[in-house]
Amino acid sequence: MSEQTSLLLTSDNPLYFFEIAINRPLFQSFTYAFKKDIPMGSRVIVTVGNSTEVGIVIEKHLITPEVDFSINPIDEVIDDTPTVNSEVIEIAKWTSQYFFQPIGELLFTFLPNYLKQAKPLNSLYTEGYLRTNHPQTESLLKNAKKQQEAFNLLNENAPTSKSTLLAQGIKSNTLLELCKKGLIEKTLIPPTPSYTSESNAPLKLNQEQTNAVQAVVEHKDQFGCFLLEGITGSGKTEVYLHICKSFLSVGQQVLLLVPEIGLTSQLAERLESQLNTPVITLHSNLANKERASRWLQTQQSQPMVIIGTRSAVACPLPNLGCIILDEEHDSSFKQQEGIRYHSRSVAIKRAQLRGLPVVLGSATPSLETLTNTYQQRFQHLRLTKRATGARLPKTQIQDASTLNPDQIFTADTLSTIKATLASKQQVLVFINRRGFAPTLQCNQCHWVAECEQCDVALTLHQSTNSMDCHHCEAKHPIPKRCPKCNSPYLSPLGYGTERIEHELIQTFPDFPIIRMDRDSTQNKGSLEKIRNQLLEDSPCILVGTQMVAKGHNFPNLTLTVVLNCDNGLYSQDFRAKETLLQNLIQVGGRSGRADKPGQVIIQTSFVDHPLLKFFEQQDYQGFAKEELTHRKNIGLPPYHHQAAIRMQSLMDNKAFTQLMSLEQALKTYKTNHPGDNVEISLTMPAAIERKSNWYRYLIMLSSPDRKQLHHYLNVAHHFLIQTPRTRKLKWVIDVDPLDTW
Ligand SMILES: Nc1ncnc2c1ncn2[C@@H]1O[C@H](COP(=O)(O)OP(=O)(O)OP(=O)(O)O)[C@@H](O)[C@H]1O
Ligand SMILES: [Zn+2]
Repeated sequence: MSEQTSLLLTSDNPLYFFEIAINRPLFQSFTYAFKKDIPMGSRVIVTVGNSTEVGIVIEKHLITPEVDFSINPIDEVIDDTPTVNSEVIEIAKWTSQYFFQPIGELLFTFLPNYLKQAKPLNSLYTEGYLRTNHPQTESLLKNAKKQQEAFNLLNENAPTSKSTLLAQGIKSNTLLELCKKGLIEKTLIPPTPSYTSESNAPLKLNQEQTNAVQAVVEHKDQFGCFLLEGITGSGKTEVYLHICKSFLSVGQQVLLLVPEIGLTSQLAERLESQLNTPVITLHSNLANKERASRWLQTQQSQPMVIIGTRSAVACPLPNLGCIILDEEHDSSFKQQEGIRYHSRSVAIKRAQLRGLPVVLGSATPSLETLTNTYQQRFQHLRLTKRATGARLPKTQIQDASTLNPDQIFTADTLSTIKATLASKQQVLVFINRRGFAPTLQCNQCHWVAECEQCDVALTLHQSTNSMDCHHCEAKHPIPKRCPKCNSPYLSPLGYGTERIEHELIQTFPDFPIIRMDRDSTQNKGSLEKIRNQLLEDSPCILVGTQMVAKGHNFPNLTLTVVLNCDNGLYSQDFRAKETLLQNLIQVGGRSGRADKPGQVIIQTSFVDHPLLKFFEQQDYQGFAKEELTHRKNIGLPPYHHQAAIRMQSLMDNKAFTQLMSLEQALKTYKTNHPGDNVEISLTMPAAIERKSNWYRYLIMLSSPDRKQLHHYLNVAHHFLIQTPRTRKLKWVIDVDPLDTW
């Protein structure tokens, strides 16, 4: 901003001062001035350097400087009304501080893309008309039958949308005449939530469900965290529904967060059919304008339910009464790219700031949440039986160590699949790997196709006839010959969903084989199509990844087969076992949910692994106790808190040397503060060191004392902001990290 355009504050030139957050990776907001007051949360346009940016007013200053000084002005105020309310700003500030993320970028992460641009809110409004209460209305309408008709259709005190009027046969011309006479006027109507009234009879809750609903409802208008731990199929969703009903009935709003987009629409259908209230879904799979319009609806104060993924945690909702997080253990609640924050932590903080209950639901709660219940910070609510009276599936561990590399199923598994289909039931085959095969290898020299930009093997995809990198999304043609020894004998090694689908089509030609993974559900509506096909109840085999594991309720599915879970048994990642058992229980829980008994087969090369014993006995609590003791002994979360400082550089190891100096600085600081209980790791490469040609490293910090950990992060942050983030070097602090990259 040049000197000439700055505003000068003098005693006879009153100005208002604001802190503006902009969508840039900067840790501070910027002070600007304006000649009028602007409400908090308004979007404005400001000049930064040589460009203009959209900013949000996050603070007002009440200063009256004693001497004249100049300050940059706000160029323009975009809307008449604020975009975010002060609650959202407060949450963004807390999240920014707790997770060490730039305030502006963070606030903009919570906004739909459309509103990140300088497009006015009213570009999302619809045209409508409003009565003016003209004193001569009656006489002016005399002998004008059409105008009288149109006038009568308008709401008495609220605007009526033009489209509603046109749909009822009113002509634009008639409306124009009414405007000319001054009887009505044009207006813009903000997006308003709507619903079709429909009400199916609710299920009668069992005692455990009733107790759970009551505990939460009794906490109305008070902060409280609840863990709703209910085995798969125990009717948690029904509990959410009754909680919603109760809060809606007193005019409040409910925010229901789910880990995946795929779960939003079926949940919305289920709630819509029971509640006479708008149910709005919010996720990134909506067109920009539609998403923004739905988001704006959440500014209204009428009762409604919002079902959303991660970033919906901060949608406005002025009348929020309760927050529910379904599948609270799911790592999708943590954003692991770009701005890093955990929606669960934000939800709990929001509930605390606002004084309202928050419910975390899961069949397999995270060990963090379980510890909070053991320490009585959270109230533990349990559903111990399946709601339909069905029993949990029988489990069976199958030895896969003797299979040759090209064999997918054991003979026993195949015959169980066959028997299930013969009795007209459905089968689910779960594998956490999409594509045909994870590797293409040369039989002669053992060359393996690798990504040129990442340290990983390429996955063979038959449906697209390509070799894909699942990390940088690069696609390559399938080589005809080995590029190293020119041999034509190249073989796929291992298997993914496509290969299993292929095999099953050969083995069971008379039954539909349905694949559900990221590749097969790219098109709009494809997920619904698969779901409807399964709901028809005719025998078939569903082959799927993580996507099939949770939330689905297919009554005729009675057999789940789990392939290739062995990596999780012996992974370096200390959370791998927890995640694996959660997955096994979730995916196993898809079977036998209605009247027919279910079973689960796990094929593994490690039949005696203790984790599988916990699974066989469906003893998640037993696992949790043992695992927590282990973590306590060696100082891991949730007993010790962790943070990762990640740095990456393009093409070279600059990040490594830079992080080494930070490591040194932190260690020197610690030497000077011998009483501190913070551990600082060596600088180490990320699990995949090179990704898209970025070389990635990290330092882990850990401490039993969160305050001390944050203090060290402040020291590190101070060091880091001297290291400008450039096009060739990036860094980020990751509080409560879930992975080692
Ligand atoms: N009180 C009840 N009486 C009869 N049936 C019920 C009751 N509550 C839930 N159900 C039925 O039980 C089945 C499972 O319920 P729901 O999907 O809510 O379980 P869940 O705990 O959310 O499952 P999961 O965590 O495994 O996805 C559904 O078919 C549901 O209609
Ligand atoms: Zn790659």
